[in-house]
Amino acid sequence: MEPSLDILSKEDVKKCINAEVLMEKLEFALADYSKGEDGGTQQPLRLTIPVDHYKGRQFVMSAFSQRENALATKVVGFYPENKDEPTHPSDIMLYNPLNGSLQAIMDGTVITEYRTGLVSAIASKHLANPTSKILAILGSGVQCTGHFNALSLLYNFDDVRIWNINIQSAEIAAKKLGKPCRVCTTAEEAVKDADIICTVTSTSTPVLNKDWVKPGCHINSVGAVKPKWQELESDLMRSSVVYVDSKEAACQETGDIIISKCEIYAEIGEVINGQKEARWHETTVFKSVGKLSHKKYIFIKYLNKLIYLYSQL
Ligand SMILES: NC(=O)c1ccc[n+]([C@@H]2O[C@H](COP(=O)([O-])OP(=O)(O)OC[C@H]3O[C@@H](n4cnc5c(N)ncnc54)[C@H](O)[C@@H]3O)[C@@H](O)[C@H]2O)c1
Ligand SMILES: O=C(O)[C@@H]1CCCCN1
Repeated sequence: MEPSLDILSKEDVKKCINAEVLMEKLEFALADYSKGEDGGTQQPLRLTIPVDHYKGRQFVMSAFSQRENALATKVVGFYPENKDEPTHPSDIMLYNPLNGSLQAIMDGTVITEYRTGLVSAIASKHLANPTSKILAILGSGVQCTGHFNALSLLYNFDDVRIWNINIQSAEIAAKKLGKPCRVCTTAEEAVKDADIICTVTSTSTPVLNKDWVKPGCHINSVGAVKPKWQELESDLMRSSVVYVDSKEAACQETGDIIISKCEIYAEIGEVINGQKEARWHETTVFKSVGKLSHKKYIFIKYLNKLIYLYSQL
């Protein structure tokens, strides 16, 4: 008999996700990644296909984990000018590692939203002041909600500010958060005295300057996903303690690292493993590029278990 193929829509995936469980799994995944070969993962640098003719690009990310016994590929687009379609359309294929056959195809957009915010939350747990009370989010798309929800699992913020280049979009995002927050007219106003700043924009030029940032603040920067793009001013990168998810990917894929020529102090996984210090009393930047497919297959493995459970009901 042919093995069956599970197909999961966005709604199906949403039903499967438990953010707290996933945060724990992601922390292990980051730690394993930074152990190199001892972490038991195979994860080549992702493939980037420029589709410049349509102002887009596509990334193909594959990984295998012996420990998780999972083999998967995520395909994600970056089409910042999409209006009626997601700007980051994504699908994930899960394979049987024993024989390579396809087991499931699922929506990847929900996973991308959760995974990115949760990884920034993990970085903040290690690198931000534990008593952080003021959160600023620059950018008001999918990752604005993703980051607010993920960070709210760890912090009880009493002041949340949002800024976006398009103020109407920031106002819409603010209403969705389900908690009072202030929409600011400038990025400088939004980040004043903030303890944690998340930059989640599609900008190609810096939106955050060194002089606006409170010393000791922690910044999660997830945009600038092209080698010539920057989200943070070079001076800010060079004067902060910089952490990344993957040194290999960060040095090839984001202008925030390449153009500023800043020093990378550590991968966040090295902090989790106790190999490098969490210098949270200094100004820290976590630069995320998100190529870590292995993080995604942790989700996928988890989802797969649920697919199995659901198929039994
Ligand atoms: N590091 C990762 O793992 C990871 C994962 C997913 C997305 N991303 C990146 O994070 C960023 C946000 O993703 P998203 O899914 O929220 O995208 P989105 O399209 O939903 O939102 C992008 C936001 O950026 C704003 N924006 C566009 N141009 C701007 C400019 N010049 N200045 C300031 N703001 C501007 C838009 O108005 C919008 O609010 C993108 O750059 C995306 O590629 C990174
Ligand atoms: O890892 C991801 O899902 C994202 C997609 C967009 C570009 C940056 N990385």
